[in-house]
Amino acid sequence: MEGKPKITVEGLMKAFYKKQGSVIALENISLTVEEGEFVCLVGPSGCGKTTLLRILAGLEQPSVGSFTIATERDDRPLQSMVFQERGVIPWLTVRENVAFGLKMRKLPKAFIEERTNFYLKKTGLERFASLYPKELSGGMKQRVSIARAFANDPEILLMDEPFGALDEQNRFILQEELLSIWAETRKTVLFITHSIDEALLLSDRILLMGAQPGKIIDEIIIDKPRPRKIEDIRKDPEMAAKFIEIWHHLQEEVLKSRE
Ligand SMILES: Nc1ncnc2c1ncn2[C@@H]1O[C@H](COP(=O)(O)OP(=O)(O)OP(=O)(O)O)[C@@H](O)[C@H]1O
Repeated sequence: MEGKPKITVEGLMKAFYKKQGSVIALENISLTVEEGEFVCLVGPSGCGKTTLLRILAGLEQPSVGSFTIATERDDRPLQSMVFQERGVIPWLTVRENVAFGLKMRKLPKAFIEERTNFYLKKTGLERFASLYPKELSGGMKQRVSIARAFANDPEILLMDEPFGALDEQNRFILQEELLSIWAETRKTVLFITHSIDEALLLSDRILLMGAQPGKIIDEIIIDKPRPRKIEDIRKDPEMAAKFIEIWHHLQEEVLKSRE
């Protein structure tokens, strides 16, 4: 590794205790994400991806182990999270949603307006700024979540299948939009996806997780130059080979988890 470590996870284990017994969701996870790196987590359903993200977001406590997020500035939030759904506040307009985090931090009005306008424009939401979430399509709602997350200017971004509920065309469009915003900000991103294509398009590095209890069992470096387009990924023989490699891994892990 060459860059500065931004997220460092050491020996993380997470157990959930239920009436029927305990579930080990994560087992001895250690990883580093470098400053400005885009890392995707790919693994079979139930392998603990969301649990790992929730721990990094401070929403869940690890049972064993620790993590650090290197901070650059004290006035920044540590992390912003983007979910598949429920990411927007229904009673706020698009503009108010994007400005929400900045307002909570009581930043100067002019600054909030400038940042909000900037990200409304970047995500193509300017025309819809005064609408409420119920008036938006699924793709537009996800744009609002992404605009809000970037406007917050957090140390790191945690994304949990943000495009999981979208149709394929919308997915491709939003993936490329996300890459374009990311290229300008170079935020450190940890992104969960079930889509191998999505991971190949977005990542600098893909971490493959094994079936329950979740652990990281391999990493795949994607050193294709940026900016990337889905067409480039689809027609590149090297990417096709990586697709198959990841697919075989997932197949194996899903079979294991069913045994
Ligand atoms: N709050 C909780 N209480 C009890 N068990 C939980 C809790 N959250 C997660 N688990 C269990 O931990 C394991 C990992 O769940 P998690 O949601 O992190 O997996 P995942 O890889 O994100 O799954 P998916 O890809 O299906 O979203 C599962 O067995 C799940 O049932």
